[in-house]
Amino acid sequence: MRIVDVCEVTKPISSPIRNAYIDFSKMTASLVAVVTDVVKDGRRVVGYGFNSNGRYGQGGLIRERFRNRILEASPESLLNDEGTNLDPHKIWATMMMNEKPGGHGERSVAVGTIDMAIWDAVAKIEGKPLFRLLAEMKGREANPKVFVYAAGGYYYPGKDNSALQAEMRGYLDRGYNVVKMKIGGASIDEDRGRIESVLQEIGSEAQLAVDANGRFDLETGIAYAKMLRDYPLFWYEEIGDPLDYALQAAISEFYDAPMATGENLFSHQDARNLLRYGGMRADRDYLQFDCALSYGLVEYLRTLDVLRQFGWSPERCIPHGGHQMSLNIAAGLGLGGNESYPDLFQPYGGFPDGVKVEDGHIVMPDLPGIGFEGKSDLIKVMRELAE
Ligand SMILES: O=C([O-])CC(=O)C(=O)O
Ligand SMILES: [Mg+2]
Repeated sequence: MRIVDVCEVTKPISSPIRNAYIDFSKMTASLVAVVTDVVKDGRRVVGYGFNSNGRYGQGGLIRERFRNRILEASPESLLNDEGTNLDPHKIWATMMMNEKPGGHGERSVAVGTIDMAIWDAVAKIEGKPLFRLLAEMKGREANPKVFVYAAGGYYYPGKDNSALQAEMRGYLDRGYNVVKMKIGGASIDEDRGRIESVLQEIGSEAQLAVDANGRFDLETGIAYAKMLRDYPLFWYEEIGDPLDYALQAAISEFYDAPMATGENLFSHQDARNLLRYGGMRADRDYLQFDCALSYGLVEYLRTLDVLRQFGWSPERCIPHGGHQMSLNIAAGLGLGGNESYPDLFQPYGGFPDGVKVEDGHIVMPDLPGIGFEGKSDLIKVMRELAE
């Protein structure tokens, strides 16, 4: 059993939307295929992965370093002890050979993308859905029912509050009961108006989360905290610079309701620093580490160990990114849910065909691997890469 190739293509996922920090007009994503020599049910096993939105495609790093390290390693060194499957942990260690610690940059995105494809291949070789494999691995019961919320509410040229209301109404119509919108890309008064319009539209049918995308300095973060306290929000997300733990801790003195952050922390060491120094509250706050940006599931397992050590339940994790990989981790390892972008970043995000959101939850179908084969628009572009 061996990996015969690791293929990458960088694809556009551009759209005219804007958050408080970036626009997505030039956004790309890497799509990766890990091609094995295993044949299952008459078909070659190929694992697929991609990176989440917000960081760009990583074709350079993948082709120059990580692909070569996998292909140059002896095939046996990448297998589990029984030689019956690939070992994601050994492959991870091989990819990270000769990489210094710290300063994670975007190699964590490159590694996370390949790691997703490895886990997809591993679960396909086992002939099981990844979430069931993960639950077995950890001796737990899988729960295929996963909470999902609808992220959107971007700044968009020409979009007024009635268009924002219509967008949110669309999410409610599709079964969501938590929706998210951007803040920090307009004046505080304008953002207050946007929030009030959305709250008026969703009434008691749903809750609203707001996301500042790390835009605020301490003073602005506090000013917004005071404004947001007037409303019953689901969470106040990524207030300041992702690595400014002292700022995060200071805001908790002004904001009692839930906060969320972590999508731009890319390692278990950074996650640990957030828990050590960020003043995050294990009884109400949410952690959004996204394995597809942060060295993959091998690293995310370490992050979950850190959480446990600091007294945090995996239920406090609702990852960023809206991909099926995190849905599998949620169903298999008991996370609190997953993000979803109903109208954005297609065909990568979303659910297998036929999966519907009901009362803010989906039920994972039993598809081998991550389940990409169940999403026809996605598997089509994946197969163009390697099959
Ligand atoms: O706009 C983005 O970069 C995505 C984001 O923060 C989120 O989904 O929470
Ligand atoms: Mg965010």
